[in-house]
Amino acid sequence: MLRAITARRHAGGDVRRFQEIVEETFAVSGAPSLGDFFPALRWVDRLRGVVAALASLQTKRDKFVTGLIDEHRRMRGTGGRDVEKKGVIDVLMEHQQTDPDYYTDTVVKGILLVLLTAGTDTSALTTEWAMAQLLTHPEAMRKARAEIDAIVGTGRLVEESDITNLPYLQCVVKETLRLRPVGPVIPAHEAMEDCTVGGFRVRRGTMILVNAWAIHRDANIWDAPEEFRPERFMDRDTVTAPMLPFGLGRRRCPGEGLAMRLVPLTLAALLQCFEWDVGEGGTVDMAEGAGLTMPMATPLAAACRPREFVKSVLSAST
Ligand code: HEM
Repeated sequence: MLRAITARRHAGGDVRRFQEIVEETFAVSGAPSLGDFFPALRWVDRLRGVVAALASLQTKRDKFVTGLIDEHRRMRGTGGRDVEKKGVIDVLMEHQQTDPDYYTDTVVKGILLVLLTAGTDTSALTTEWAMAQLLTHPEAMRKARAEIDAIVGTGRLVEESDITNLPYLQCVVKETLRLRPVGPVIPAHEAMEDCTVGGFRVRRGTMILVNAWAIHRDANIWDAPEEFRPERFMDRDTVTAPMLPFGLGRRRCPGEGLAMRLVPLTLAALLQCFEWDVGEGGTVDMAEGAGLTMPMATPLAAACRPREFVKSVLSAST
């Protein structure tokens, strides 16, 4: 994501700082806040340090994106940029020149922060869950790799343009999103008017929380809902059941298209290049952890070994 935003590679300090900020964002903003449910108790949140933690986090986030914008301006000023390669920041800065009243630095920083926060942890956790599902379902792992080997081969590395030709791999990602939606409860929405949902009267202004996790495992809708069966998505016409790992409606995730390229591509590269096994313990703990996004309770640990062809492909490309 950082590279998509700035159109350059980042290493070391930048990446570590950014990772820390994302982790802190989910820890702090995922912490229960009494004031959200009982506004009269907002003072309790202040006493518990929730408000101070959010303020300190915001200072760090602001400093980080201000640094990205300053660096961008500095490199542009010194001609140190490849003008052919555009990142999100370039596009936003162009907008700033044509419409400076709207695209102020504050708006640009807000857009960058929401992309960085909403786009990274979600995609990384989905990839981790997909690997865990494959490690615990070796037949599915074998099929996904066989598909990559048949379509891409071993003479080059898998590319983004290959993803549309890898239907089974896409089904693996969809089935992972069904069983392990990293936003198990869709962020709160508010009813704009009085309405009736499933026989329940919902008053205007009511906070609505949708449990996507439960809908994805509803035995009235899904055949064998607890089983990991990527094949269920192979025949698109038969899948009429509701899936909402990206939410629904006007506030649906705007990054879905990007995520559905990023996650399968990362997964494809991991499968194409390495042999995997679960390592010494021999088991994968599939328990779900708590948080604003749903992590594995025990982070995935697996052993990998490069496949024979990888060395020659990498040395040919350098
Ligand atoms: C597997 C990866 C992802 C999953 C599962 C996911 C899931 C979600 C969900 C459930 C929502 C809430 C939708 C709602 O309120 O109805 C959301 C919102 C959002 N997502 Fe994603 N997302 C993913 C990747 C991304 C990426 C890659 C980006 C951007 C680069 C992104 C940007 C956003 C933004 C900006 C929002 C807020 C939209 C709004 O409130 O209007 N997401 N996402």
